[in-house]
Amino acid sequence: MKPVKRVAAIHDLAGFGRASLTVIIPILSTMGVQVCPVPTAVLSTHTGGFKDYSFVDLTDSMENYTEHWYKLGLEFDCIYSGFLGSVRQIDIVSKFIDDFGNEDNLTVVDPVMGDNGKLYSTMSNEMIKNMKRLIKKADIITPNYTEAAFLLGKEYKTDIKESEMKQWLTELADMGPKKVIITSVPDSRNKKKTNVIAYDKENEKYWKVSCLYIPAHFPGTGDAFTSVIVGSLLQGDSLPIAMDRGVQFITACIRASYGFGYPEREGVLLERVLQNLNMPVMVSSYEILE
Ligand SMILES: Nc1ncnc2c1ncn2[C@@H]1O[C@H](COP(=O)(O)OP(=O)(O)O)[C@@H](O)[C@H]1O
Ligand SMILES: Cc1ncc(COP(=O)(O)O)c(C=O)c1O
Repeated sequence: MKPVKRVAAIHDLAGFGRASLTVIIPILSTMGVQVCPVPTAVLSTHTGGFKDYSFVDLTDSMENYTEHWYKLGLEFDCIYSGFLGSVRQIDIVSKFIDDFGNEDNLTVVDPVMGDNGKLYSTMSNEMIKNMKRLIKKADIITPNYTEAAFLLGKEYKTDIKESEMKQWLTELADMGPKKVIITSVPDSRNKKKTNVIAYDKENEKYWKVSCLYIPAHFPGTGDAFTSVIVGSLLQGDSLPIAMDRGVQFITACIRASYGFGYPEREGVLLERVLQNLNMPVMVSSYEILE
């Protein structure tokens, strides 16, 4: 038995604003998981709400960096990738999965590409095409609703039936991953709610966790959510319990910040709620999608 599980986290480092690695490392460390970052870029801040940030692309250093790990014979319980800035970075992650992925570890790809029906400015059709190639190699993917629509080439609409969402989940799983989790799915019956839905191909089960939508957009919540999913699954939780923990934790993070009127671009007040991750799950609210 290993004393702690180990994750290779392939993400950018943004110095200010609580996103990507500055969120992923504290969450997974608090959950008792060792994080080994593969930095894809270094920014002075994240890009959501700050102007004139500095940006250093680290693509050129990623191959030597990961080759050293390969020579050291390092092993990981999970490979977890997020925002990728170019087709070449997608290729590097793909090779990393070939080199370090195996039957026993978990590969989680968060196909960060857009939000609210739109692609981020750095994304293109070429990137979508290559992201589709990358998700083939993943065990689990965690697109938001916008990213799921782009991966499937479907229309983004705010009114979508549950039966249609199940179809989306199945089609995404047909593209390769064993488990598909879609975040920020609008609730057609209750506009005040937001849903996370998932499909577990091996058990042929569909799950849903709902929560109240808090009218604020804090960057970094997607990274925080997927980190809790990764930590929870590595601790041995089931998929719906991991989803429950992710949703409950993000809600606590947003409520902690929202109550202070905290500036959204600075991210959620993670430091005030991190310890929640060590509390047992008292109430679980997941539902089975029939
Ligand atoms: N304003 C919000 N109110 C309630 N829950 C939220 C809010 N923002 C994010 N979440 C929770 O965090 C999850 C992941 O956030 P999301 O915004 O979908 O990530 P991404 O950054 O990948 O788009 C959502 O499915 C939801 O459960
Ligand atoms: C460079 C960078 N990485 C990560 C993130 C976090 O993205 P998310 O809100 O999807 O967690 C952002 C958000 O603005 C970003 O600019």
